[in-house]
Amino acid sequence: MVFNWFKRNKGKAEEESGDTSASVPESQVEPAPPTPTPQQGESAAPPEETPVTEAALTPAGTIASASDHAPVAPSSTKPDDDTRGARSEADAEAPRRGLFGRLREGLRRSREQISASVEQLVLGKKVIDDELLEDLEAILLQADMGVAATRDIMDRVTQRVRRNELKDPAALRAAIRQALLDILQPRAQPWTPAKGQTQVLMMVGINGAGKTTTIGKLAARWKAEGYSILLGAGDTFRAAAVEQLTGWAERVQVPVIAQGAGADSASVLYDAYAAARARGIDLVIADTAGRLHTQGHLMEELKKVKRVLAKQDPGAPHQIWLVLDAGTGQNALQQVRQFHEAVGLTGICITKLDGTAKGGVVAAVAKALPLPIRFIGVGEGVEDLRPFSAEAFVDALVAETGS
Ligand SMILES: Nc1nc2c(ncn2[C@@H]2O[C@H](COP(=O)(O)OP(=O)(O)OP(=O)(O)O)[C@@H](O)[C@H]2O)c(=O)[nH]1
Repeated sequence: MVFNWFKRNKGKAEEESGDTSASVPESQVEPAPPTPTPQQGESAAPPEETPVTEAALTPAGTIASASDHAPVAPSSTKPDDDTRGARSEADAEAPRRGLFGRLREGLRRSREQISASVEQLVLGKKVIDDELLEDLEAILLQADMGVAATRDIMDRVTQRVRRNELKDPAALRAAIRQALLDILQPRAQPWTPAKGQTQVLMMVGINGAGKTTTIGKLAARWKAEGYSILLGAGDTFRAAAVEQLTGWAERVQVPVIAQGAGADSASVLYDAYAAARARGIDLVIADTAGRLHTQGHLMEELKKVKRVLAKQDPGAPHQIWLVLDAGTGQNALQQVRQFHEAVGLTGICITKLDGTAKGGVVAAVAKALPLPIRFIGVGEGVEDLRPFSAEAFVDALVAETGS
């Protein structure tokens, strides 16, 4: 019967059920960020005491410093290597390849993992029997769909087999497609800024997940759609992170509020929000330092940023999105749960789907918690950050490999 694979591969099931010590994901990038000194974390001047001056908000495209702290990145500063996404040649190719083509290309490795295996599985088979279903289950788990999503898909497929709705193995692909769609559709909830309300979107996540890059891409998208945007350089641990964000601000031609590395993140973001409110800017996109979901003191710092922003408006930050690197596989589920518990997420962005065969993790995340999946990243170009569409995603993931 189905789910024998689970019994044989108990370790994997334990991994998802919360035992993170079970294995290390393929491309897990989780170096610990520098630990803040107590001074950095708590004893900086309270944000309220930091005056927000006109100088804090410079004309679009220049780099602002919100205080007397060492200013960073003059406007002539070239973006460092981390901003290579900002100047990716892939951008220029976007119109030629077409948006769906880019999504398909981005998901190529994951599609090959799933579709090629399913094709292989049904080749020459006449009936859908238990053995075939068990092999299908293994394919879904290997594509990093996780235990819950795999179980859900298998239940749906098995029921259809029992009802004689799937006459032959070739019909399996369509059945998987439909089951995946049923899981993902409720999570596809697009979000766009509201004009004239000065909202704050705070981005959180572990180191290197793609927060800063995603912020740059979102700023480009929403600026092009006519929203006024301000970036808040709240990742004050790494000087390079501030430069990376200011590089994006230059490119996208939006203002940025930044202080020197080591400044109090809450203070910088408080200033950014105050400046944006004073100017009637639609949206502040707030960068934060990468941190492991397991580092309690750094999670506390995120809560502090949230508290401090709420002093200006109890509704702020209005959105808190977790950025996940798809390559982290099932570890992403722990990140979702722990960041959500700490700060209350309102959305998820899944990046680097182009660099992994673990695209199935999107389904695993969708089953972990009922949180909206806002955007997915399938490459380094601005056009490669796409609002999450369940239909387009599933079509690109579960397709004939030759098509
Ligand atoms: N291929 C690919 N690369 C991406 C994607 N999104 C981000 N990246 C790259 O991932 C790397 C890390 O991204 P960052 O934006 O610096 O990550 P971060 O979360 O801000 O990192 P910290 O500041 O260390 O917390 C950069 O080289 C990005 O260009 C994506 O969707 N696809």
